Parts: sequence; C-alpha cells; structure tokens
Amino acid sequence: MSITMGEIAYTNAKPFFYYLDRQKLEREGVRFEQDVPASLNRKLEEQKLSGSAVSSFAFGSSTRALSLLPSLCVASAGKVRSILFYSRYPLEELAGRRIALTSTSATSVHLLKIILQEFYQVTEAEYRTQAPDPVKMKEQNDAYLLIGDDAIKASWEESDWFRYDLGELWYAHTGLPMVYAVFAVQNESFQQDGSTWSALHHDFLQSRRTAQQDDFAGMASDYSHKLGGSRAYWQEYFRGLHFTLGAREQEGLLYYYHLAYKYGYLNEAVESLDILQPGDEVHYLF
Ligand SMILES: C=C(O[C@@H]1C=C(C(=O)O)C=C[C@H]1O)C(=O)O
Repeated sequence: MSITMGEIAYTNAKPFFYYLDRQKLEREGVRFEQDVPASLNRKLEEQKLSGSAVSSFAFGSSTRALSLLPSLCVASAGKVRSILFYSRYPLEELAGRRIALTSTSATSVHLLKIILQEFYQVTEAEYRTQAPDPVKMKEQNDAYLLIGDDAIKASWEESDWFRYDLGELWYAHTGLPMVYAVFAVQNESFQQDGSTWSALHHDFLQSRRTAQQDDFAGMASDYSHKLGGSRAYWQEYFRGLHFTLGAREQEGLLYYYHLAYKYGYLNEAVESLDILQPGDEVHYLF
C-alpha cells in the first residue's frame, strides 16, 4: 500500500504541509513529490501521482478519474497577492497585445483569459507561455502573468506598469471567492488505499489547524527567513487566503468552471463537485 502525493512548491499551500509528521507518514507508505502546479497537474493526469494538491482548473478538466478531499483548498475572496498581472496598458486596451503567461500555472492563466473576455471584452490577444522570469517577460511582451512565490517576489519591487491582482478582479466582478488549488485523489487509489488517504486527510486538517492556531506566526517567521519579506507580510498573506472549501468557495469554483466551459477551455461542463464524503470509506469518517 503506498501513496505518492503531490505537494505544491509555493508558499500558498504550505499550511497543509508545514506541520505534517513526514516520518510517520512515510512509515504509513506516503511519499511526497514537490513541484510547481503545472507539473503536478500533468503528473496527476498521467497517473504518476496517486493524488495531489493541484490547480483547480486541472481537476475541472479530468473530473471522471478524480475526487476531492473534503474541506481543503487555497482560495481568496478578494486580493490573493500572489497572482499578479503586469501590463503596460490598462485592461480595456489589451486587444491584440502580446501577453506572457507563466508556465507554472493552469488556474490563473485561464482565469486571466476569462476575466479579459467576460468582463473587459478583450477577445483576441497574442498569448504565449513563458518561464516565470519577470525581466524577460517584460522586455518581450506588453503584459505578463506571474503566480506563487515568483509573483510575491515581484510585488516587492517597484514597477512602472499597471499591476492587477486577479483575486481582486474576480471578486469585484462576481462577488465570489476564487479557488486556485484543490486536493484531488485518483478514484482508483482511494479505492485501494482508502484508510491511508483518510489518515493523510486527517493530518492535512491537523496541519492547517496548527498553522491557524498561532495565526500563522510560526510559519511567517520561517518563510521570512527563507524567502525574504517581513514576518508581518507573510502573516498578512496567509490571513488573506481561505484554506477551507466551504459553500461559497464551491459556488465560486463552479462559476469559474461555467465560464471556462463557455469560452472553450474545458471540453465538458462541470455542474457539481465530486467531494469524498463520510461513508465513502469504511475505516474512517471524514
Ligand atoms: C494562490 C495561488 O494559487 C496557485 C495557483 C495555481 C494556478 O494558477 O494553477 C495553482 C495552485 C495554487 O497554489 C498562487 O499561485 O499564489
């Protein structure tokens, strides 16, 4: 019995991983693989991972083989601070422009296209995917999108370009939270290793609870040492995120899927979310 679990390499998902007892989990057959979201999405689709924290978009594009671990997500209702769109021009003036998209994302690149089409009538632009190097992206394009720690580091620098926070734009136009990451499990793996999954899910909840108990102070001081930025910055950052997939978050996610389908980014409509429930697995109640 073994599980290979994908772990998002960005700080935004860390409350679920930071306080895990990895040695105990290893003894229970759980192995972690760290990577950026786009790579985890691909590995999950290729069944190289039993489950993973992934882009919410990736879950929407292969819902048949996957289910969601309940309650876990990375979301925001308003500013996210780490999904930033830099532009030489205001959003309304982006038609036909050259726009660079970070190669590490799936949710945010589609979120950007959806926001531009649905709310700013920018239907044609020249999109190109690039490694998240803000200097090159700026030199070669009229606008560029960064996510995760790359966006956070960029946000500490001055910029003479317009800077938009996609979480803030989404909320302003929809009044709904935006869900960036979810925890998806291969149905096959859950059937085989249900009790290990239940234990791991329990540990994710426990890590999140521990992170929230000191209001993220412990994590904030660690990430301030590791990545720069003040303790206060990181604490504010974590406080601004939603780590619970509640009813509003689910509503926001389904609306995102609705628009992703409308504009042809998803081949099939996603009308409901397959979230694992108590009783799906006999040994443990979520
Ligand atoms: C909040 C963020 O969400 C991330 C954005 C993702 C995406 O755009 O595909 C995937 C996972 C999330 O961890 C971030 O990048 O800062």
